[in-house]
Formats: sequence, structure tokens, C-alpha cells
Amino acid sequence: MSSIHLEAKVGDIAETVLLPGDPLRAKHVAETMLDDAVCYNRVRGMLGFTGYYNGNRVSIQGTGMGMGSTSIYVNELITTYKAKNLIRVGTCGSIQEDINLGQVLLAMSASGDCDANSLYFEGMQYAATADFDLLLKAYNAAKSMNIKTYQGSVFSTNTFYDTRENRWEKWKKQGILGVEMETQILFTLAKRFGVKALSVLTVSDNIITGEGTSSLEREQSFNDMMKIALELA
Ligand SMILES: O=P(O)(O)O[C@H]1O[C@H](CO)[C@@H](O)[C@H]1O
Ligand SMILES: O=c1cc[nH]c(=O)[nH]1
Repeated sequence: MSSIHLEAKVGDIAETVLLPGDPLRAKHVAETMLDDAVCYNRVRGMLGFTGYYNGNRVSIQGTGMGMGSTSIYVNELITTYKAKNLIRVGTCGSIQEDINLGQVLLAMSASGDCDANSLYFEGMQYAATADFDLLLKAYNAAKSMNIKTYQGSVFSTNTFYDTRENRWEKWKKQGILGVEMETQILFTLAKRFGVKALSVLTVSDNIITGEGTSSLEREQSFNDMMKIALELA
């Protein structure tokens, strides 16, 4: 048996699944950091692999960009493949001047503009929150590897491009650390289905200062984030 958007058979995917937006980041990590990695999904080019990290079985599955695409993979991973720990490994734009390129955020919660949530919660606002156990483990793993992390809230948006001026000013004042496009729906669905979720994010852009990284760097150069997430397997 497989699902609509994943051709893996039940049993091909580990209980802990890392979730980059970029399927080529999944491939790069599988090739450079996992042992005996096997590709289980090529449907729509949304690559997924299962392998071993320090002897522990782990999968890594691209989600695509945005909450619509992510919700499809998260739903299928949980309901068909019985995934138990879903850990996003993504990039984000910092909206705080002092959080610079390459730094790692552990998302405690996600605000956002997820349409699926607005409909589902009938206009009420749900506080999408990380699993505390995964958050604590990630924090401790980072500390033991001497990797500095920032713990706090992120904003998940479905619109990467937007012409509003000072769009992020109020969110910056509200203490949001970074902006990305998937965490709000990941945390919401994980709680609904009774599984654990966390987002580990690397700052690829600083939206306030305008600094950014290349697409190759976004695909390949986020070692600290990957090491923290893989320790959770
Ligand atoms: O690098 P990924 O994981 O794709 O994450 C970020 O990058 C994409 C936008 O460029 C969005 O998916 C955003 O959340
Ligand atoms: O600015 C950014 C950078 C990464 N991802 C986003 O969604 N926004």
C-alpha cells in the first residue's frame, strides 16, 4: 500500500522524518550524512530517502514550499506511514537585526496566515506549538555540540513575495524571530493527529538588512541544523 503523493510502501519510512522544503536538500543530506540511504519517493520529484544516522533509522522527505504542499506530505506521512516525529529542517528570513545568516532557530511556536487553519478553526486563532520533548532534546543536542541556537516564535506565510511596505514591522515588535512558509501547518497537524513536531531553521536571509545566500547554499550548507535534527532520530 502507498499514498497518493508518495510511492513508498508502508514500512519504507522511518518513525522520525526530517522535512526540508527543498527535495534536493533531502537528496544532499541522504548522500552526505546518512548510511545506506534508499530513495523511496520520486513522485512529482518530491524526493524522500530512508537511511541510518549513527545506527538509527531516519527518513528525510521534501515537502515543497508553502503550507498547502506541506500539509499533503504531513497528512500522508502520519496517516499512511505512521510517522511519529516530524522535524522540519528549513530556511527562514530573520526579522531581527541581531540574528544573522547561518544562525539556527528552534521554533517554539508559529503564528501565520495559513488559510487551511482559518477555515478549520472558523476564524478563531490556534496557537501552533512545537512538541516540548523534541524542543528540549534539540536544545540539549545543540548545546552539547557547541552550536548556538535561538529559541522563539516564527511566522509562517503562504506569500513569499508581497508588496506591502514594512510588512514585518509589527511581527518584529511582537518578538517573532524569523519568517518561513511551513511550520504553522506542521505543528497544527501534528497536534491534531497526536504526533510530535519541531522546526529547526537556518537563517538564509535577513529581511531587515537585505543580506541573503545563494540557492546552492540553501540546498547544501546547513550542517549545524542537520546535525541537531539528526540527533533526534
Ligand atoms: O528552505 P525551505 O525549507 O524550502 O524553507 C523556506 O524556503 C522556501 C522559500 O524560499 C520556503 O519553503 C521557506 O519556508
Ligand atoms: O525570507 C525568507 C527566507 C526564507 N524563507 C522565507 O520564507 N522567507
